[in-house]
Amino acid sequence: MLLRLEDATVRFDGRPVLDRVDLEVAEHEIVCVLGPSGSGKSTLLRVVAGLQPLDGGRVSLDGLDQRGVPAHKRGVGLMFQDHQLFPQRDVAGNVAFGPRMHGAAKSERAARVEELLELVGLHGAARRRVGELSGGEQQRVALARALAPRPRLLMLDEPLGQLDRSLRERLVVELRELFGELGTTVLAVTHDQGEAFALADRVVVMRDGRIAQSGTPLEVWCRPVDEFVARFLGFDNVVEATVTGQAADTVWGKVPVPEGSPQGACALLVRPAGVRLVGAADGLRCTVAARTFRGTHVALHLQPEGAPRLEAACALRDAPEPGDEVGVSFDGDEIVVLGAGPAA
Ligand SMILES: Nc1ncnc2c1ncn2[C@@H]1O[C@H](COP(=O)(O)OP(=O)(O)OP(=O)(O)O)[C@@H](O)[C@H]1O
Repeated sequence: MLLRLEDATVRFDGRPVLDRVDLEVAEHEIVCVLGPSGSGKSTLLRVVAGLQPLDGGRVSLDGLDQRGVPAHKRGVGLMFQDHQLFPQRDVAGNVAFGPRMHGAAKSERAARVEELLELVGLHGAARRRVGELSGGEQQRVALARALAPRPRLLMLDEPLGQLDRSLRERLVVELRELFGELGTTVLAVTHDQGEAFALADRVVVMRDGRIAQSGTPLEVWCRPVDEFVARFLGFDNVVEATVTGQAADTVWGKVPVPEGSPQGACALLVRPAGVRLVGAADGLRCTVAARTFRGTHVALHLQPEGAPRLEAACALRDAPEPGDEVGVSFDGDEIVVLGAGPAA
């Protein structure tokens, strides 16, 4: 295991900001830590980087306890949200910073800079001033600079935070490819779930200094463990339910649940894709309250009588108009019985 946190704890004014966190990152793995503001993501990175001492527990790299090892001796690279490039230096001067600090010879540095600029798609930009570059180009320079000393672990803090959406979506694909080719081990934190799910082999969702869930993007997306994770991922159709056999009683009526679901009182997630429109006379009767275009589908907000709203995902062509009366039935494959953890 390249990185291991055991029982890692940090307190500020007595309050745990990292609360007995256990986390492992294998070599070549890309792990993205997600969570709301203040959940402890940056503190986690700072602890691994050696910029924040632990109040309890330990951090090991390659099996070696890092207690007392200063940041610059840990062999980890850090890239922050705001790039922190040196504005007075050109691109090459920025990228060569790490290798120079490590005592690399001038010719070696020049070769490394060229290689890295090629890698991040900035071939020929060595002499440009960083202040003249676009946000996306600066991002690439920051990445090249972080990769230059060949860190065994690369840590990214909100790596694409300030870029616009389309650039972010493109860069995230490029980054994943690049890390795959280089075999880079990555620990990234972001509050943007789209970014995390696109980049990661594994996502870790944090809540109040603890790990709420860890798993592959598919696992976490398909089976959020509790209401907090489900809501954090943007699912709003969460209700209290009582499961008996393969059905749950809810404010929306009886809802089918997957075979083998835990029985009794729980929170239930109904994915928007599991809310099926049927004739107004069949199923749960709802009024279409709002309709939002989402590119691949239309999100419908449905208002049943005397119960909370439901979100449904509907094919573009079939979407009813606001004010229409529709009936709703539920698809058990899109329903998840959540753990009984308290809601956010
Ligand atoms: N040096 C410090 N002194 C006191 N409190 C701190 C310090 N650094 C962080 N905190 C507090 O610790 C908590 C976690 O902060 P952290 O920056 O790790 O969260 P985060 O998940 O990265 O948040 P964001 O997404 O907003 O960056 C916050 O409540 C923050 O105010």
